[in-house]
This record gives sequence, C-alpha cells and structure tokens, in this order.
Amino acid sequence: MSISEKDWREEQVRVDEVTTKIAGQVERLEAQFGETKADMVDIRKHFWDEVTLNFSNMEEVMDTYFSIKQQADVLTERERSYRNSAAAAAKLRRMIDSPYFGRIDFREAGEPKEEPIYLGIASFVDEASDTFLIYDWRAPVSSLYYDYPPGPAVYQTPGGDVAGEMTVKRQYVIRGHEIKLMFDTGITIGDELLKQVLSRSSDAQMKTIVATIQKEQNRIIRDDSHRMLIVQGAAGSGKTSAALQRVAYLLYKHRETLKADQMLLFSPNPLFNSYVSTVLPELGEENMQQTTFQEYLQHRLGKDFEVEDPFQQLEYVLSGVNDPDYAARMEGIRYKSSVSYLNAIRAYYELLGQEGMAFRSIRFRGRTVVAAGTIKERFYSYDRSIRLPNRIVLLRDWLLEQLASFEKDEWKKAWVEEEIELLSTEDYQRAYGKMRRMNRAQGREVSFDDFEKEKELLARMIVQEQIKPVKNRIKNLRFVHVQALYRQLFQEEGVGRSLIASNELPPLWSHICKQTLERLERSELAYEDATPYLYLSELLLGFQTNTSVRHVIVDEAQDYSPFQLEFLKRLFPRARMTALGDINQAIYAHGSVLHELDPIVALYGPEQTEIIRLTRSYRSTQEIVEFTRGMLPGGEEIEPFQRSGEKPTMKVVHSTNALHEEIARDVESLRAEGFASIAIIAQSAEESAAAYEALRERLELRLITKSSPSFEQGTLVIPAYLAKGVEFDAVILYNASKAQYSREEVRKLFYTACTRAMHQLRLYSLGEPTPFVTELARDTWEDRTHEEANR
Ligand SMILES: Nc1ncnc2c1ncn2[C@@H]1O[C@H](COP(=O)(O)OP(=O)(O)OP(=O)(O)O)[C@@H](O)[C@H]1O
Repeated sequence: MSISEKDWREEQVRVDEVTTKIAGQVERLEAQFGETKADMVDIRKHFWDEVTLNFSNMEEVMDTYFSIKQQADVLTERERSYRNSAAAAAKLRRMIDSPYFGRIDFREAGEPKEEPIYLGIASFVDEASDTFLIYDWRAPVSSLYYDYPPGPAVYQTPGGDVAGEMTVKRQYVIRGHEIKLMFDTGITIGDELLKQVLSRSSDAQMKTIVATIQKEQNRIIRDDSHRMLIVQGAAGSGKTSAALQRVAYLLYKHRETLKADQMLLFSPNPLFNSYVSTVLPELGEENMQQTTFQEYLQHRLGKDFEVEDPFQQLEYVLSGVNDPDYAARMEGIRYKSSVSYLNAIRAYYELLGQEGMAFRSIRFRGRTVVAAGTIKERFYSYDRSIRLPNRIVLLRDWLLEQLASFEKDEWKKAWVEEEIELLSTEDYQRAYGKMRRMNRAQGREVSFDDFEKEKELLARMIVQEQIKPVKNRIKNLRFVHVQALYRQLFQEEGVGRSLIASNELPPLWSHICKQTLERLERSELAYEDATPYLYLSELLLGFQTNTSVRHVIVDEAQDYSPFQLEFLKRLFPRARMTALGDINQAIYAHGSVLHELDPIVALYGPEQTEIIRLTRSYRSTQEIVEFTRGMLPGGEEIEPFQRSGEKPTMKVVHSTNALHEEIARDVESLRAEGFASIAIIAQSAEESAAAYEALRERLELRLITKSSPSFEQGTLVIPAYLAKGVEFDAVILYNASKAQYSREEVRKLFYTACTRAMHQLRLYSLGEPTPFVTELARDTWEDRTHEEANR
C-alpha cells in the first residue's frame, strides 16, 4: 500500500511536533533534577548544621537520634526523586531521535471514530492536553499491533476484552527525528520493515526487536498465566530475542512489585552475557541478573572438588574417541543425566532413611569426640517417620551437645597449659583484652587479682577458640559424609546396581563405576556427576533456596538434564520459569530434557505449563535455511523468512596450507563486500587454536576461548559450542570434512555452527567432505572445489 505525499508530510509534521514536546519535557526534567541535585549537595554539606547533637541524658539522645533520622530521610527522598527523574529523562532522550515505530488506527466497537495509537519504547503524555502521544509497546492496547493485520481485532485489558476494528497499521523507521521509511501493512503484504531489519549487518551485541515482534513471539512475551513456559524453536527463530522482550514486558506490567534483580537468566556461557546485555538498557530497563549453571556448580562444589565444566566434557567427547575408556564415559554421561538416574538417586535417598548412611567422626586434636559408628547408631535410633533432613538436624543438635560436654573439661588438659606458655606477650595481651571484653559483654566484671582464676579463664578461651572450627563443621552438617555416600553408589558391592531397574542399567555399568570412583578418588567431579552429587547432597541436608528470584529464564534449555531443571525448580521455589530451547541444537552427549518433552512438562505439571513452538527462522537467508534444515530429520517444518542471498558453498582442498590460503582470501573478499562480523568456526578449542595460529599471519583476527570476556566486531576464530546463541554476518566452516564430521553425535554441533550465519555460509573441507553436506539435496549448495581462487 503506498502512502501519499500528503500523508508523508503530515506524519513528518507530527514527528516534529512530538519530538519538540519530548525535548521540552527532557529540559524540564533536567532542570528539575538539576535542582534536586543541588539540594542533595546542599543537604550533604550542611547535614550536621541542621542536627542538634546532645547526649547529656536519654531524652536528649533520643532527640538527637530523631533529628539525624529526619535529615537522612530528606536526603534519601531527594536521592530517589533524582534517580527517578534521571531515568525518565534518559528514556525520553532516546525517544527524541526515534519517538515511535508503529501506528494503528483503532475504532472501538460502539465508538463513532477511530483513534490513532502510536507505539514507542515508552509512553509519552502531552502535559498540556493530557493525551497519550505515544503508547508504550507493552501497554494492553499495543498488543493489537503485534497480533492483528487491519480488520476486526480484540485486545485484553484487566477490565475485560475490548473489540473493534483496526483501519490502519503503519510502520516507521525514524532516525534523527526524520522519517526514513514508512510502510502500511495490509493483509496481503509481507512484513516490509522486518525484511529491512533482517538484511542489516549483524552486531557484536544483540538488538531489541520491539518494532517487528511477530505474532507467535508476542505470545511468548505476554504469557503471564503459566508457571512454566517452554519455547521449542528452530535456530534463529527469535527465542532469545523474545525472552529478553518478555523480561522487559514483565518488568513493565508488574512495575510496582517486580524489580530487574528478581529476574535471573541462565545463559549457555559467560560470553553470551555480554552479547545480550544491551537489549534491556536499550529499552530503558535495567538488566536482569545473569549467570551460568556452571557458575552455580562451581560456587557450591568448588571448595571440595575440581569440578569439570561442560566445555571440558565436550572437548573430551569430541577428541577422546581413541581412549579405551571412551565408550564407558559416553554411556555414563548419557545415563547420569537421565530420568532413570534421577529416580535411582531418589530411591537411594529413601533407602538411606532406613540404612546405609555414612558419617564422619567428630574429632578434635587427633582425638575422637564422637565416632562415626556412634553417630550412625544415634541417627537410626530416631523415629523413622521423621523426614531424613529433619533427623539430621536432630543429630546436629545432639552432636553440638556432645561437643559442649567434651569441651567442659578440656581446659584442664596439659596441652592447654602448653599453649598458654607458648603465647607471646602480644598474643597474651590480645587474649587478655578479648577475655575482658567477653566478660563485660556477658555482664561479668571480673577482677584479675587472682592469678589462678585468670589462668582458668584464659585456658577456657583457648579451648573455645580451637574447638570453634569443629563446632562450625557440625553446624554446617559436614559430619554427613556425602562423598562416601555418592561413592557407595558405585562401589562393587554398592547399592547403585540394586537401585537401578535392571532394564535401565547401562551395559557398561561396572566400567562406569570404576571410572567414577577413580575420579572421585582424585577429588575430581566430572560434569555429569556434579548435579547428581549436589542433588543427593541437598536431598539429605535440605535444599538451599532463593526466594527473592521471581522469574528464571533458561536459555539453551536443551543442554540441561532433567536433574538440572529439577534443581533449578527447588532452588527458586517462588519463581516462574521460561525455558527456551531447540532440540536440534542439543550439542552435549547427555540426554536432553527437550528430547521427550515429558520430563520438562512434569516439572510443574501440564496445567501449569504452556508450550509454544516457533518454526519460522529469521536469522539466516532463505538459502541458508534451506541448506541447514536438510541436515535434520523433520527439518522441513522449519520455514525460512523470505530474504534471499547466495547459496552456501563448499570447497574441497587437499592441504592445510591450501585451506588457510583459501580461507584468508575468502575473509578478505567478505570484508571487501562490507561484512563486518565474520566467524571462522572450528569444531573444538584445540582446532580453533590451531586455525588461529595458522591464520594470524595472514589476517587480523581474534581467537575466542571460554575465558574471553566478550565478543567484538571483526573476524573471529571460535569453537562451535561457544558460538551458540550468537550470530555473524558470514560464517566460514573451518574444516567440514568427513574426518571431522561423520559421527552422528556431532551432527547437531555441525548444524548449530552452520545456523550462526545470517548472510553468507562458506564451508571448506580438507579432503573428503562431511556426509552431513554431501547427502543434502544438490540444489541447496554450490560446489566451488573446481573454481579458480579469484572468483
Ligand atoms: N521479530 C523479529 N524482528 C526482527 N528480528 C528478529 C525477530 N525475531 C528474531 N529476529 C532476529 O533473528 C535473529 C535470531 O534471533 P535469536 O538469536 O533470538 O534466535 P534464537 O531462536 O535464540 O536462535 P538460536 O537458537 O539459533 O540461538 C536475531 O538477529 C534477531 O534479532
């Protein structure tokens, strides 16, 4: 639908009017917070002038207290008002440049006239006329823009549904308060603006998509009625984007009660955090908290074990094929993340309620205070109907009593006397001072005329100091020997075998047991053992919980095992969860929760769970999507967005030298074509490092490793698993050979790597190419093997 000259002029006039008003408002706000700031400085400077200090009697002390409090309250109030006006001004300042991106004209049923509604990143009300010149994209009425083409339409409000007719739907690109592009959308016309947006260059950081949110994505963003929202979406279908706009939406909708730091995003790797960190600030919202599951495991288990991270595990899976233990490890990885193992651990916990608990003796200075056997006896003497973690609490209290009675006579022991003699004058003085303070705090004023009395007190204090760590260990329930209990599951005569249903027992179980025990012996915890170990420990000792987090978003959820999600549910008992994933990008060797949706749906039950599927892929050109989807069974369901480019290419070379020459030349030509972000994707960290070493002499480029702090624009060499979730203008697949990619286990990794490309995908193969490509329809890719280098 073409827009008339007159319409353009009128729209530009409106943009000018609105931006002038916004600028006026910004000026007023700035003046206002300038004043507040001056006030704050003044209050800080003269704080004590306004306060009368008098401590002569209780009444005066109280007066002094209240006068200080009053001053402090005034200051806090000014600071809050300053922060609020500063945030409002910052948001509006962004809107001067681009005040809005959409318009709908909507006539409510029963009303004579339609009303134009303009949508922007925040609402703007004209103070003079008290009318909304711009509506926040998250306002109830704004959902019409995302959900309907022109015609009959309905939106929901807290007061009920509002039906009517949409007569115009218009999209704008406004920059520097000038309309650059403007489209009217009809039923038959595709999304012009989306096409424009998608053909741009990729960025080192993700961008907001508010102007072009698609209907099915809008469902994800606005779903507020389920405890668990699962999004299963193809590569590039906007899962992460939708999740981030969802955070912004929820912060807006629940602005009175929900704060950004009550929302937590679990991302696939630390690099990803920097990639998505600009989206919310761009929308004028604060960033949510971000972490990785590994960070949490490390925090909880890092003191006791060397905890393997998922990337180390994956490197082994990729490169350890010739290791004699490989098959057992692979089977172990799969089994230890399965529902069957989760059930076995739960059954183990039940069993431990009856028998088999393991404890550590309580010892002090090499002597046993309470032996492990005695602790065990005591534990099983408690009523079996008391829940196991509660019995442990009873045990803890009992052990503390035992320790206290042990401590009572300890000060008379010879070692204490020796310790006193060994005290330097300084230590003595310090101990003496401390003793006096302690006594005073307990209301005892002791005179130290009596040498014997003084020595006794000192001796008691020495014992108290030394016994403190033992007491703390008891308080922290360290007397429960979780390591031995976990080990027990794998011991030859152990219980593991009996707990696992015989048809579920992995064939290589004995070998898995041997491997696991050897590793535990070295105080190492394999990635596949880390969550089960922690889960068992929490079942026994009580789950640690975080009740302040209200919303947990799990990105790349296909990489989580049922254990891990169960864990998150327990850890955040008051949170809703959004899990985003793509089963086709499940790169780890373990089973994925998304594979069969059952375990993930079972987490909160089907009534509280909503599943949304996204099949349209926005990232890559139609040619790249047609190529990559062929690699997957059922891939034909993935729909490309109509944006054309070149077909992916494959070039076979026969020496590493030729490989590097060709890649270097290709990068130069891609740069010359204006592509700013180019990734050379290798299979593993090892291969990336080798590629980087060889290419750095020929090209300016950066190597990305798991400890790189952020992505930057430019040419990168990166292992496939770190490129997850991220995108590049052009992707060069470093060595798509049969030797590297033929096992089924790496198909998804290969798919993930190829789907990172937005505009160009070029594959190189040293020797025979991967069957993942050669078995694809021949018209989906181009063979450039026999082309001259200088095409
Ligand atoms: N509605 C939209 N408007 C504009 N761009 C969009 C839209 N939806 C998705 N995109 C773009 O498509 C690309 C892919 O989106 P995103 O990274 O969110 O997908 P994803 O499903 O998380 O992908 P993957 O699973 O492959 O990591 C991004 O560049 C994003 O900006």
